[in-house]
Amino acid sequence: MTPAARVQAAIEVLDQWLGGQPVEKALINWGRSNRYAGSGDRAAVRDLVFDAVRCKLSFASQGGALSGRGLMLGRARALGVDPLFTGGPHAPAPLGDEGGSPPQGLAALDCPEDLAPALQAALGPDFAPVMTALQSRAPVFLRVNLLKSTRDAAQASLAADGVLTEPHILADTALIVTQNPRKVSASKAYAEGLVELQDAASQAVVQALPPLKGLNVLDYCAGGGGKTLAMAALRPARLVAHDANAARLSDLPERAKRAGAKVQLTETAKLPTVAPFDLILTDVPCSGSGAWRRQPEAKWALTLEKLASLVALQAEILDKVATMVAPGGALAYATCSLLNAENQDQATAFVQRHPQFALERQLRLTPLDGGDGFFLALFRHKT
Ligand SMILES: C[S@@+](CC[C@H](N)C(=O)[O-])C[C@H]1O[C@@H](n2cnc3c(N)ncnc32)[C@H](O)[C@@H]1O
Repeated sequence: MTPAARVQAAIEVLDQWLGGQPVEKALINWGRSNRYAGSGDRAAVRDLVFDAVRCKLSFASQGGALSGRGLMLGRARALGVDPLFTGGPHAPAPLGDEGGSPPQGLAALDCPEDLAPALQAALGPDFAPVMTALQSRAPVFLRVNLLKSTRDAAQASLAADGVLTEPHILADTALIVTQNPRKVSASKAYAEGLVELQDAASQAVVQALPPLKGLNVLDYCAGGGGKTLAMAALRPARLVAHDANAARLSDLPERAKRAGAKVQLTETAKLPTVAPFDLILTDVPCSGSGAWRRQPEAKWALTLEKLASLVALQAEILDKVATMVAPGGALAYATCSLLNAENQDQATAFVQRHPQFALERQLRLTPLDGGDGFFLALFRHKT
C-alpha cells in the first residue's frame, strides 16, 4: 500500500468508528475486506487510527470536521506533515476548501468535557501535562522474568534479535524498548519466557507489595494474568488466580508454563475452600483513565454514570475480598485510574466501612512518571 492508501484506509476505519462501531471491530472489518494488506500496512493503518482516536477533538478542530477525513487532515496539520490527499488510486480525494482552526481549551487537550472537573480535581497542576501526555502513543515496556533471567541477560538476548532496550526507573524488572518494538513477539527472549509485555507502572505496583516470599496469595481480578505472573516471580508459597469472568483466565496456564511460574486457577464457588490468604490483590475493573494512551476509545466512552457504577462495583469487590484476608494479612487495591473517586476516595471509604483494616500505604503514578497512571492502596488487617 502507498502511504496515501494507508491514510484512505484509516479514514474509512475512523468513519466506521464515528458511526458507532468499536474501533477494533472497524479495523477487523477493514482487514477482512482488504486481504492484500500486509502486516506492515495493517500496523501502519492501526497507528494512524489510534493517533486519531487519542486526539479526536484536537484533530477534528484542525481538520475542520469530525469525520475520518477531518481527523486525518487534522493529524497532518497538527504534525506539520503532508496530508497525502493526492487523489491518486486508493488515495483520499484532493483537498477542497476544508477549513479548520487551532483547538482551544479542553479540545486542545483532548479532554472529555464531562470528566474535566474530576480530572482537574485529581491532577491539580498536573492536569494539562497529563492530558497532553495522553495524546501520544505509549512506550513499549517489558518485564524481565526473574524466574528465568536477569535484566542484563534478557537485554542481551533481545539485542541479538534486534530489539534494543534500556532499564526504566519505575521498576527493577522494567525495560523500555527503544528500537524495534514490533520484533518483540518474534524474539527468542519472548518465546522462552525471559520477558513479558507489561507496562512499567503495572510492574511498579507489584513491586510495591509487601514481600510475597512464602505467602499464600490470591489475585482476585487476575484477567489475562499480567500481575499474576509478575507476582509469581516473587516466589509466594502459593498463588491462586481468580476472575469473575473465567474465560479471561484461559491463556494463563500456557503463559505461566512459558514463564516457569506456578499458578493455581480457582472458580468463584471454590474460593471459600482455599481462603484465607496472607495477601489478596484486587486489580479492579476501572475507568482505565491512566491507560488512555493505550485504550483511547475508553476516554470517549466513559460517562459519569459509568464511572459511578464502576465505583460501586469496586466497593462491592473490596467488601467481598475483605472476608478472605487472614488476620494480620494484607489487602492490595489497584486501579489504572487517575480519578479520586476510584482511588483515594475508595480507599478512605473502605477503612470507614471496615475498621478492622488500616490503610498502610498508597502509591499514585501518572503518565508523567513514564508508564500508565496507576493507583495502589495497601490495607493491613489488624490482628
Ligand atoms: C483491570 S482487569 C485485571 C487486569 C489484570 N490484573 C492484569 O494485570 O492483567 C479487571 C478484571 O476484573 C474482572 N472482574 C470484573 N468484575 C469482577 C468481580 N466482581 N470479581 C472479580 N473479578 C472481576 C474482569 O473480568 C477483569 O478481568
